[in-house]
Amino acid sequence: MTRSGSGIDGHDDKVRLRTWLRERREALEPADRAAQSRDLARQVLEHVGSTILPTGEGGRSTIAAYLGVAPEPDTIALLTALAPDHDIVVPICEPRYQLSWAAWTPGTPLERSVRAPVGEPGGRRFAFTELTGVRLILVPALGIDQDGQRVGQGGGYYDRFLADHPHDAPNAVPRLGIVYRSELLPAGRVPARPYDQPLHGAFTADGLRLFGARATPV
Ligand SMILES: Nc1nc2c(c(=O)[nH]1)N(C=O)[C@@H](CNc1ccc(C(=O)N[C@@H](CCC(=O)O)C(=O)O)cc1)CN2
Ligand SMILES: Nc1ncnc2c1ncn2[C@@H]1O[C@H](COP(=O)(O)OP(=O)(O)OP(=O)(O)O)[C@@H](O)[C@H]1O
Repeated sequence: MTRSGSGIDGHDDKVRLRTWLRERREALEPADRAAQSRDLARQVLEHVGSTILPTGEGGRSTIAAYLGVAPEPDTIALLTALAPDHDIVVPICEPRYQLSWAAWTPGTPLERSVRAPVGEPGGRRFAFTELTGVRLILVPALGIDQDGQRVGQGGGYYDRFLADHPHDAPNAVPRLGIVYRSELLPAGRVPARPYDQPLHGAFTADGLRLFGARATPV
């Protein structure tokens, strides 16, 4: 069956799109990935310092981030720059595609997750609801369309996590994706299911693009 949209919910289209995005990401020159990672870090730092988390507002904030693994954009320099002023937590893959969170500071020893090819701190794990002062969620993605719909690595970890924390809830924490320039896709490109929660925006090396109602400043 090759018909576009086959499967009950565009699943096959999403699988094809994921394969295509992975191939394109792997085809990016390492020097290009490094340069975009540097510019991405600068963009995130600029926005965190100004619109997202203005300094002096309500004490120390927590950022739910992630540790990029090549060929993902490298986030280590970014997290290192954020760490002095913010508490950083990163995801841990738990059974049934659930995420928990662990504190990260520069030099925190990492172990390879038993469930995914990513590094995780070995320390205490927290449910998201146990964290205090979370002001920003940085979300990994292979591609993000202008409706805010994302394609991830396929486990559904972030899908489930975001579905538990709806984007339009009062006080919803901004969830902003991080992608290479070519991975910001036209509206409608990512098949969405009813429970898929759109991102509020996406960072590329060129800046922050906000979607939908968040197209006005966060
Ligand atoms: N850096 C980072 N951390 C993250 C995510 C992510 O996308 N990036 N996740 C986002 O959800 C969760 C981990 N989920 C992941 C699931 C699959 C693969 C992956 O690359 N799978 C490949 C290869 C599997 C293997 O060989 O072990 C595959 O499925 O082909 C990566 C992350 C939590 N932590
Ligand atoms: N909210 C949810 N509740 C239950 N199952 C879900 C939910 N979200 C996604 N899934 C299931 O998880 C699997 C992977 O989903 P999908 O292909 O959208 O992953 P992804 O967004 O690319 O991955 P990730 O979120 O890990 O980066 C699919 O089988 C999907 O049906």
